[in-house]
Amino acid sequence: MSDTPDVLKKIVARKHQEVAERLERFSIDDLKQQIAQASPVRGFVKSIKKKLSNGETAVIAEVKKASPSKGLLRENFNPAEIAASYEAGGAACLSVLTDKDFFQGSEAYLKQARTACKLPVIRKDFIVDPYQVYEARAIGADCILLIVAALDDETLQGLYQLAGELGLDVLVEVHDADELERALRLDLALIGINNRDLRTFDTSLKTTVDLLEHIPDGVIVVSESGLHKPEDISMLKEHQVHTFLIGEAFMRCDDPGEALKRLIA
Ligand SMILES: O=P(O)(O)OC[C@@H](O)[C@@H](O)c1c[nH]c2ccccc12
Repeated sequence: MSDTPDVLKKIVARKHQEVAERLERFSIDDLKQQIAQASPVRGFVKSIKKKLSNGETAVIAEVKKASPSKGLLRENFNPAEIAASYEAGGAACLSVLTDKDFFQGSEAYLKQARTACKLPVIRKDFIVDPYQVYEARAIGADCILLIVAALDDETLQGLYQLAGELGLDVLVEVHDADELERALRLDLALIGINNRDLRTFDTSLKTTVDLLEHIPDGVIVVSESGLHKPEDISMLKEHQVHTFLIGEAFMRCDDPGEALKRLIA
């Protein structure tokens, strides 16, 4: 936590503020009432496992309008259309950015994307407080992201447990060996290795390769960020990684689902 990148510190501070604002308008009890009416979760991990057991590549395809490092990624941004295109292109799951201030995302985009297809969806945001876990389930997310670099051990564990109680799957994200060690104290199904260094915003696929040897069998590895070319995918497959989280490369194409098909062909 002490060497948390500055951007992440800034985002986390903003998230605590956002939660405080939201709590004033909508309580956790209100969220629980919404959850009682929410549609059943679609198994996120289950969908990935199904692809893998068929010997296929499992892609978590991201719906992302903009990013702090690259700015606007796409002019014609229609989450429902993009979701349908990803489903037709063979995605295992969707990832939808709901953070507004840094990624121009929204909860509405998640709802629109999920309604337009049958795929399970991860809420891509910076979750630092139980409120956001309830909120994720209430808006229809099937999985949440927990970023180890943004959380102390106790908070990480608490949020992980709450997600499980609400029926949500969790993608726990790490970027180095220390974070990985902390993540592995949880009984994980999925681990995300973010190839992007948040200090420089550079991506290196070596990040995934270097951490692989420390990951026990049975934990599904998701390589995240900076995947653009078929060679990126085939290199990681040689290392037995078959699950990928990809955003920018698809967002920059007119037909994101076709781009997905081409990348994993
Ligand atoms: O657009 P890319 O380089 O394909 O990356 C997708 C995804 O990995 C990236 O958006 C991401 C990974 N971890 C995050 C945490 C928060 C916000 C975004 C992210």
